[in-house]
Amino acid sequence: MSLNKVLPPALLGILSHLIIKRNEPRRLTSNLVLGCLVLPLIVARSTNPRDIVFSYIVLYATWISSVVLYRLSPLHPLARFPGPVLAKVSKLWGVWVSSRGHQHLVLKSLHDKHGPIVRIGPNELSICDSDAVLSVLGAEGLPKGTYYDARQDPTAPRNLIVLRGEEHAQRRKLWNRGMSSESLLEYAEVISKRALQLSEKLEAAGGQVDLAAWIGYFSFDFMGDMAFGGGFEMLRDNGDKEGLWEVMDSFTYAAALVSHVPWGALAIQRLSWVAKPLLALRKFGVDCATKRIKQGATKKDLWYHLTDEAGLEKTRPLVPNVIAEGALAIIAGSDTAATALCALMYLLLTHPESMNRAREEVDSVYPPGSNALDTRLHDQLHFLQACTSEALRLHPPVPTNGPRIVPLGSKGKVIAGQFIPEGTQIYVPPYCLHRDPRYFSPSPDEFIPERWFKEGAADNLAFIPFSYGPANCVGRNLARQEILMVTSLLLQQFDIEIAEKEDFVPSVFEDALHDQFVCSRGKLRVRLSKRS
Ligand code: HEM
Repeated sequence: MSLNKVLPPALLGILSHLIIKRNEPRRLTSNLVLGCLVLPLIVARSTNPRDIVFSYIVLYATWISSVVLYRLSPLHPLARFPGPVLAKVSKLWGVWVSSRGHQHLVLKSLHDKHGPIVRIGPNELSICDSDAVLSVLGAEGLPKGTYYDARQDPTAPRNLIVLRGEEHAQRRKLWNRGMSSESLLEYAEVISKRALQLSEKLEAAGGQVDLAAWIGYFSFDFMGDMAFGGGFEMLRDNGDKEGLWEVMDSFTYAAALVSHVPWGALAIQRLSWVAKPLLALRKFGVDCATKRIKQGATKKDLWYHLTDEAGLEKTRPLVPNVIAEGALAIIAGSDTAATALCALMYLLLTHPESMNRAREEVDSVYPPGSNALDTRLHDQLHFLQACTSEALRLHPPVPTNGPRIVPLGSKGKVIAGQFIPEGTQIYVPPYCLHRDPRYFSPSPDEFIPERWFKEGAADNLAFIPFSYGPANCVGRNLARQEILMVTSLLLQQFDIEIAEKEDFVPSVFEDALHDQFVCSRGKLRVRLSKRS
């Protein structure tokens, strides 16, 4: 092949890279990508199919080589940060790691090896340093990264988790109202009803049960009640008869992969295994909302606040927006709380001394026959509160969280003592911070609830199971209330131990915690007997 056949597509390949540089396209339909599909045809200057194919091969080979060499070269603005070569080259590394469900463990081992700042994408860093909590997540921090765009259902209105700036602040006002201490009192009634149903069901199931599954049914039913005034009946049906759990799981798994490659999101969202759960989730939201609207306001649930039924805003929120928020509540509030509850039960069951102490405390605060769901006594559950924090520390239900971005045009920002150039996405992973000996000593990997009694422990900036700053978890107080209520009731009502102790391998429970942004769980088989 002559030079004049190689040179035009090769130059075009390099030019395409120079134009994109660090600005990855957000959509496959971007003009540039379309151009690259058509231009090789033009620069081939031939109608011979072989020449045309050759032109395509040369263009893409030079383009890809140019991208790879640049990303690995000292010229790249993140060149000085260590990290796996494949991660520096392509975001497909992130997709691969997420597909295995162990992103949090991979990041932890990278931080153990390389220190507090690791390059985990061509333009991405993971920063395990409490300084980043303030400067990335805090009030003066950074906006959410492009990762979040791919989590958005393209045909539905945007919900709180993907909104930014003023729009986020406005929507958050409604959520804050729905999570005020006055509202939490109302929700305690709803939690009580479902927690008692859980206890009855566990008693009826008797003997050995998969506690993780039952806790899952409880938390989905409760969030359905909260968001739409009812919807799920998994406890009643002894399982997920409508397959909604599977829908939710497929959705979170697909979203966890797609979020790494927003440019592929639109195409991937059209794949049937991604589109089906999205459609099913949307249909579920619309059905529940329609029912809730017909039913009217019977109680002040989350829907009441999100639709501003009290009429406190100048303009009422639109119903489609509220449906999107309701679906978010189910996704953000059910799996997270279920994982936290399961992790707490698992840690108590595998640490008999702590279990005994927690039970003694519950017995003294809620003696037999008294109401273990009375939230006014939560202040007295010092040890159980410490166990809850310790469970959230060791197994944060959102172990990696989504990245923030140093905005383009901002000229960069100093974070954890390092200059980070604009356009860089930054993760501040809770799982890594929570197990860092600089912040949790001694024995950061051990379950030691007593560490929370040390002076200042509650103010530890490195403890971020609910994230931090203006986009932190709006449901954190509700989650803690839910965890304390359910655990108090279970400990008051049942003797619980691990089933088939001799075959029990603790790592199986921990390995089954898959990081799909929110953690999915495996089984937790226990033997239950009603306390006399
Ligand atoms: C133990 C249970 C929970 C944990 C560990 C947890 C954790 C988190 C985390 C880490 C975030 C930040 C996500 C991000 O930065 O992208 C978040 C956001 C959020 N959580 Fe939770 N969450 C829990 C329970 C709940 C509950 C019960 C609700 C109630 C509906 C809820 C609703 C939300 C919402 C709406 C957001 C978005 C907040 C915003 O962007 O302003 N969460 N949660």
